[in-house]
Amino acid sequence: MNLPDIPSLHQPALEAALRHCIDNKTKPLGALGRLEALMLQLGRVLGSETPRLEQPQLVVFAGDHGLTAQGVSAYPGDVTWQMVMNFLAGGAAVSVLARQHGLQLSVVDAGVRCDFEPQPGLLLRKVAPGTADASQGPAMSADQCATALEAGRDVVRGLPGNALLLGEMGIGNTSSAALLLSRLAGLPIERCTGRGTGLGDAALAHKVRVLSGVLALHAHAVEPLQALAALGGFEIATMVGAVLQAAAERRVIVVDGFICGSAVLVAAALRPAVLECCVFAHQSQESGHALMLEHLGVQPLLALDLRLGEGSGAALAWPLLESACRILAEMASFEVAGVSRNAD
Ligand SMILES: Cc1cc2ncn([C@H]3O[C@H](COP(=O)(O)O)[C@@H](O)[C@H]3O)c2cc1C
Ligand SMILES: O=C(O)c1cccnc1
Repeated sequence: MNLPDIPSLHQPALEAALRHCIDNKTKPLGALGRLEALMLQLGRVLGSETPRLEQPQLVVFAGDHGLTAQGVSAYPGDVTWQMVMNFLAGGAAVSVLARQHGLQLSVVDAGVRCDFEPQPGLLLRKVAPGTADASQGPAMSADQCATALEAGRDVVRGLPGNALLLGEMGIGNTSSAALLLSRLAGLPIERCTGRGTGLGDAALAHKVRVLSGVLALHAHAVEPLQALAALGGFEIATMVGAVLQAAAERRVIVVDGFICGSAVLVAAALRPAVLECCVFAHQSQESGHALMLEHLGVQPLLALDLRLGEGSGAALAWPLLESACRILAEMASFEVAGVSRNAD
């Protein structure tokens, strides 16, 4: 498989210059808290003391899941294609937020069970109309997985700008995300499994039983790409390719919730340095997400109890990234503003 090299962003001179610049702004030392870490990260990724975010792209990766036949979601699979139409018509939550924040929204059909007409904003990259039922066999073949990864890389190559915001749509995809977390982080499936679109207690217990069976069936799928192929889905695999390519090009990657996080989990297992480019937008209410973030050793920017996906959390966090860049570029230093420093 053709995976890009992703060198670490370690640049001691730039790091020191950024730290100096932040510490000399007219504020008590460290007073901008986690925004300061964000400034450092954006400077590092974009290779500048005054990083500028350009033409941000919010890409919603969509795909259907054969595992929905086992009753793991509260909603029918048709919602996937229906929501794709809603994104394109401008009526979904992420459509509204993308408009608000000036984010270019595209939708990638990575494997939706619907033959879409070509239309603006829709990138046709269907690997197949939905994955196979992972409780009966692998969700996809190794070839399909490779095709999806390459499609994700190609999508990013074709996008302008230097920031990629990840979103997803796929009824049943909290199951794939939970399975990937359990397998790649070595955590029990019951701790990784959440209510998704809103399962009740009995349905959640059923989901855990189904997912346990899936893991047992694919006990030997332990390498990241084997696990991805066995557990699905096409939108996640395509996102893995997109994350690898975006990191290789040193784009800032804004990661939405649990499902986008699962794609980063796989990408980071393949190329750990991708994490240096990733900003984790929020911690969702899906119960496995806190564990996923902990496993990755990262802190999310927001905690709004969202459980939507689509890239909605990434869009909501976007103004914080813009603020971080503006502060680096526009906030005065003690010298320039003639403000006295601390006493020692
Ligand atoms: C109307 C509607 C809009 C959505 N937008 C995102 N999701 C979210 O819910 C799905 C995952 O949950 P599960 O694994 O339980 O199916 C994904 O499609 C996700 O993006 C939605 C779900 C629904 C019903
Ligand atoms: O965290 C997420 O991405 C999420 C949670 C529930 C449903 N859909 C998405």
